[in-house]
Amino acid sequence: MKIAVIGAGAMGGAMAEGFVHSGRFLPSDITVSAPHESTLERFAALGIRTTTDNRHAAEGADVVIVAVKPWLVENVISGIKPMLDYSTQTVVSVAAGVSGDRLTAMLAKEDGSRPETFIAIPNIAISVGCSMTFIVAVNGDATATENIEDMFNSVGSSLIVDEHLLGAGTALASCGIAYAMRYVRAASEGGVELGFKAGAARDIVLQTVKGAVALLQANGNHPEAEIDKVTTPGGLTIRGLNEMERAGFTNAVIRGLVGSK
Ligand SMILES: NC(=O)C1=CN([C@@H]2O[C@H](COP(=O)(O)OP(=O)(O)OC[C@H]3O[C@@H](n4cnc5c(N)ncnc54)[C@H](O)[C@@H]3O)[C@@H](O)[C@H]2O)C=CC1
Ligand SMILES: O=C(O)[C@@H]1CCC=N1
Repeated sequence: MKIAVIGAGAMGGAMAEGFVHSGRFLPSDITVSAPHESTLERFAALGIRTTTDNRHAAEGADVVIVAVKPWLVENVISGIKPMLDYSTQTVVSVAAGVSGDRLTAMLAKEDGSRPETFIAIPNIAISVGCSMTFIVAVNGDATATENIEDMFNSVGSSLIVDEHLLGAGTALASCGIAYAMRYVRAASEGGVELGFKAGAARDIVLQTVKGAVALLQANGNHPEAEIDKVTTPGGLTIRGLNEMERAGFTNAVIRGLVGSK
């Protein structure tokens, strides 16, 4: 499968790296485009094809991924639309907040034809094969949907959702990875106050979070069931948890998620 990634910023770049590192795609099957050569050098070093011409990138690709800022999507699509072959090429937009209806309108040709069209919202961990990606089949038959699902499953997990859940998924996973990292930062700073050097505190927190994720994934328990095993009655953990809740921990997380939807 040949993939064109238009826009080589934080997300487009992470996707291109993830696809290559997945081993599922040859670097030469991926083309990345960006307005400036300097942005493209690190992709060329991985053996990825690069170009400053979006039309050139899209030419011959089975899947064209539009990974520019939401307000640039229309311009990019109108630039590549004349040479897209809707009988063979699938278009995927990763732009947050650009609806399926808007994409359909942008992509429609004068003869009324439209391509297999998807919205996919990954998170930045796609670069290391650990994305949580939400996929909306805006106009996708079963085969095309399976292909897009397979593509994103090669770089993490994916979930097909109705479009009305996309904002929630974006908040929880795509924005959510930043929130998880903010916990890591906060806990690391706490570790320094408790006496560890910054690097050691960070490593300790990362291993601790990794352990929490591994445990919950292995046994499928509700987090509170595992928390119960840690909180000795009258012990240390419950004092810490109660201090965190007094400072609004759970409320702050929920407010952040709802605020970013
Ligand atoms: N950063 C993230 O974690 C996530 C981002 N997204 C979506 O991904 C899209 C891109 O976001 P980021 O990568 O964060 O932004 P970014 O600003 O890092 O990257 C956008 C890239 O597009 C390039 N670009 C601008 N005009 C272009 C054009 N005409 N042709 C080709 N490339 C062009 C820019 O040079 C830039 O490198 C957005 O629509 C965003 O909503 C979705 C999920 C997560
Ligand atoms: O903050 C944003 O708007 C983008 C979409 C999800 C993650 N980053």
